[in-house]
Amino acid sequence: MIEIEHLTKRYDDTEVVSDVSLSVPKGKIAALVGTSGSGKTTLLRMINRLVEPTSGRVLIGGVDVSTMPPHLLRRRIGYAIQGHGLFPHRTVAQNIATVPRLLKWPEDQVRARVDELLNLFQLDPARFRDRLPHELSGGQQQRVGVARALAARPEVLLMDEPFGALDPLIRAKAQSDLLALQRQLGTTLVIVTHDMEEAVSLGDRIAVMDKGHLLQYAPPAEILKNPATDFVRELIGQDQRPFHLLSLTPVSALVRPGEATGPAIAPGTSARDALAECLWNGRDALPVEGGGIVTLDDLLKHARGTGAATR
Ligand SMILES: Nc1ncnc2c1ncn2[C@@H]1O[C@H](COP(=O)(O)OP(=O)(O)OP(=O)(O)O)[C@@H](O)[C@H]1O
Repeated sequence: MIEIEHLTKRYDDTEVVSDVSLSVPKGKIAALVGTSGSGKTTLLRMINRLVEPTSGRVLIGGVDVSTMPPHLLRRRIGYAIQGHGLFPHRTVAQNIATVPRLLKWPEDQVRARVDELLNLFQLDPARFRDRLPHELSGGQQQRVGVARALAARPEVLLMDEPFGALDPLIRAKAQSDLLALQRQLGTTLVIVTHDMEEAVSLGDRIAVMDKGHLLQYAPPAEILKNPATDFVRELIGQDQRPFHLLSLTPVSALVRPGEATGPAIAPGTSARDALAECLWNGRDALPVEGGGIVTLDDLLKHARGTGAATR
């Protein structure tokens, strides 16, 4: 669990983070969104003491991070940034092994962990282990950056626009891989993103920042349905609201008894994809694998925020 209490950062006369308090329960994901310069990165970097707060404090697992030596703290906290930040003269394997080696893991365990992570990120160890970062594509470098952050199985992972440079397809895949991994390991994750879609699909809660202030910190459905201020409403993008709401909900939450013709969809499909299928193929209802149907009517109601429960 991460508890941020009245955190403030001032540079000379300018307050770039102002009295921010929020907590992220163990195993949950907080997504930080806001305009450029709103203080997201500064807030993130105060968690692992890359930036020292002017006032306030951060607790991880109940321990005040200011009492922990920064280098030891950073071995416990994974950190992945846009543009990956890999060491250019070290191989992929050496990069990923950085923290496990600092923690003096036995060499055979380090090697096994590197291969495990490369496999997980769909980079064949035999082909990629000994390459230097410049011998990888941008997307591959970014995946290695995330693998490195995860190498020592940190309890907390901080990510600053980790998928910023990826194309939409690889990005969606990287996000779902990260989510699966995070759920499996129970990692507590704070991720800075400019992409509202990413915040909605990854965040258990979204923190909206503006000019150093935290304007709202709430589950995605709450932010979408009840934005706290006009700024939050604008940031979400009013026109995208129905689609974000649909993305949040699996078809399984909207299933009702009934019969429909045509190919069935999986219950885990998002309501957004189900609506796209209805619209594209002119269907009023879709059978759902395992029984029942989802109707166009229910999908439209849900898009207006009046349908069944959202995550
Ligand atoms: N070391 C520093 N000295 C002085 N000002 C700084 C320093 N680091 C950041 N700032 C200022 O603090 C403000 C917040 O910066 P920060 O990087 O946290 O914003 P951000 O929300 O992450 O922005 P972006 O989305 O563009 O990355 C900016 O106005 C920035 O210029």
